[in-house]
Amino acid sequence: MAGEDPITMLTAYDATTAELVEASGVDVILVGDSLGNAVLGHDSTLPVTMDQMVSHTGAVVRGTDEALVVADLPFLSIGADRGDSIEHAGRLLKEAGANAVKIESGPHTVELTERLVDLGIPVMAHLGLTPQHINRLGYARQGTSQEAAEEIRDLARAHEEAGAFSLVLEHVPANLAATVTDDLSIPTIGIGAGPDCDGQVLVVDDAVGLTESAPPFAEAFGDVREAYADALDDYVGAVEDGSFPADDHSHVADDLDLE
Ligand SMILES: Nc1nc(=O)c2c([nH]1)NC[C@@H]1CN(c3ccc(C(=O)N[C@@H](CCC(=O)O)C(=O)O)cc3)CN21
Ligand SMILES: CC(C)C(=O)C(=O)O
Ligand SMILES: [Mg+2]
Repeated sequence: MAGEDPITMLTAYDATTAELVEASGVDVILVGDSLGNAVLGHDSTLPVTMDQMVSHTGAVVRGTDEALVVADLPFLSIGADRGDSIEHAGRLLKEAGANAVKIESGPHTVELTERLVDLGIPVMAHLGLTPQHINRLGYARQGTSQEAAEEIRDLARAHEEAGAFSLVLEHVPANLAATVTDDLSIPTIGIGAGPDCDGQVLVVDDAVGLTESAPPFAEAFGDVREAYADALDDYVGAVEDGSFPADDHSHVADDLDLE
């Protein structure tokens, strides 16, 4: 967006991280279903449940004062049944306190997006690589053929029309993301989608250098994994060599008769 600061978005899954992310001035905090990989030890996002999303979203909301918190609707929480889809989206706002939901979008989510927006649930759409379709798409780049690129442009317009307030574009060519950004009046937020989106998002563990093996489009802006490992080594070393706990960490009650 020419002349305006890009929107910054990062994920968070717990209150402490959310507090740090908010303090950094990030505009939007996403409780991503990447929770499955980043926190819960799964190798895809598919096992993540509604209850887990509600629990972690609540933690993030409690860790923030006024950040805009968006929560992912996890695999199979939407689509199968209209009533259930609405109830699940509603839980993220009513029980967990999220401000909006994000939905991995496709032809099947246009009507649902419209319905949720009508009911008062703000929806962020998500096109390109949609990791809940890992069994169909893998984690490969999307929108690389003429036909696939046109489908993404059409779906982006359809979701704007349906009332989505923003659109995540994941792992698509930079020129396609730039075109979609031009096509739309709602802001696009890219991840692996080049520099011309209105904003950028990363998984926080990737951004701080905590993830062991991050996607090719991510950048580590620190080495938290090394700092973390060093601190743990120092703790173990200090207990083993007797330097921890020191007098400062201990207290003695002189009046006790311990004979
Ligand atoms: N830590 C983390 N960061 C993420 O960005 C992220 C997750 N977890 N979990 C959910 C999805 C998975 N993501 C990924 C993961 C791997 C690739 C990747 O390695 N892509 C390769 C080839 C993969 C293939 O063809 O199957 C590529 O070159 O595109 C891309 C996106 C993005 N999301
Ligand atoms: C990477 C973002 C867009 C996401 O959907 C997630 O973290 O789950
Ligand atoms: Mg997600």
